[in-house]
Amino acid sequence: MDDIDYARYDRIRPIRWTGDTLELLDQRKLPFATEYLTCTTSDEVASAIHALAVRGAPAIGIAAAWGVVLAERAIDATDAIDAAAKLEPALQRLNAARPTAVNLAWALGRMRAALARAGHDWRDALEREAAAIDTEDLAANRRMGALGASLIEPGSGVLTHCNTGSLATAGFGTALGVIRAGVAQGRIDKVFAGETRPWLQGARLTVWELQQDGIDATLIADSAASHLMKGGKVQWVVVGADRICANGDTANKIGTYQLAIAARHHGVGFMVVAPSSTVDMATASGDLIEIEERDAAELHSVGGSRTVAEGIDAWNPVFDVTPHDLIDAIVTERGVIRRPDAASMRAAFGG
Ligand SMILES: CSC[C@H]1O[C@H](OP(=O)(O)O)[C@H](O)[C@@H]1O
Repeated sequence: MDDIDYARYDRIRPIRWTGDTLELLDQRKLPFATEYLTCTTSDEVASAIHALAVRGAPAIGIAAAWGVVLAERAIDATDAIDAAAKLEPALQRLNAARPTAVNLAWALGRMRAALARAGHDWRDALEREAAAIDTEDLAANRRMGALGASLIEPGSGVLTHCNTGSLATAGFGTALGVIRAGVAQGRIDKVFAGETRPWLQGARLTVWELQQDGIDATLIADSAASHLMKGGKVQWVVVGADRICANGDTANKIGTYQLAIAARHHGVGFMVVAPSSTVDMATASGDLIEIEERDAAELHSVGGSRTVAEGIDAWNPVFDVTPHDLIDAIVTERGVIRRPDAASMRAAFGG
């Protein structure tokens, strides 16, 4: 597919299945501490997803799938039908961990379907399905990296938002996979990353991930993005997604929408990169997506130090929706959709 040495990007593994437990790299501690949480129950996985110890749309789907395997280990059941009934409460608690990324519900749906197809080997069938979800995501990311990079002219500067790398997926990343491939192919000369307040996925995770690759990235304040684009240093904004609707409207980390507005104003390309597990053809448009709102306390402090006077209210939606008409390309492992709309999404994904 391309001449990229993928092994160099596989050092960061946020999700490790040991055969009996699930080890999650605690992303709340990065970049200054590399600590793994060891989950032995599905509820521990649900808590880790809710707390953003593991985060990133594909990664939370993968973690939830392994969480179902942990739940399977904890039950006795006479057959797959009995198991499905006994496991359902655990799957619903996993699904409730975060509302916006469709990958969570998608992965749990795959686990339910695997159980419905299974025979006497239903325990093995669940473990095989979780492993397949994991390995398919890595393959998808490598494919998307090549597809997205091919859209970027040599000598380009790119700006990315949040973290969409190995920490957010099974490896290599989505938008960050495009950036890795684009740098490797000499198409991208300059990478900028927004700090991505309030959780600082860009400042704490993305620039650290790229540093591990030996890729120089320049950190900018989120509020500097339009000024950067005005200066002509960026030809593409490349971002991930948490849910892509049937008309191409896309939910992603808060701040993405204003990047799309600024990109269109300044003639900068806007690329969304996400596996097909992020596409939700059952949701017609972005106004129907549930946007996760998190604790106001995440805005009152930075790095554990309070920065806001007591008694100040804060509104903390952690995703927003970019309308499809501000998106120049949606890249999935199935291909590139230019200027997405309901018709082109239907042609690519059916429904
Ligand atoms: C490939 S990760 C997709 C998506 O997930 C991130 O959100 P969070 O860090 O809150 O899990 C961000 O929106 C990424 O673009």
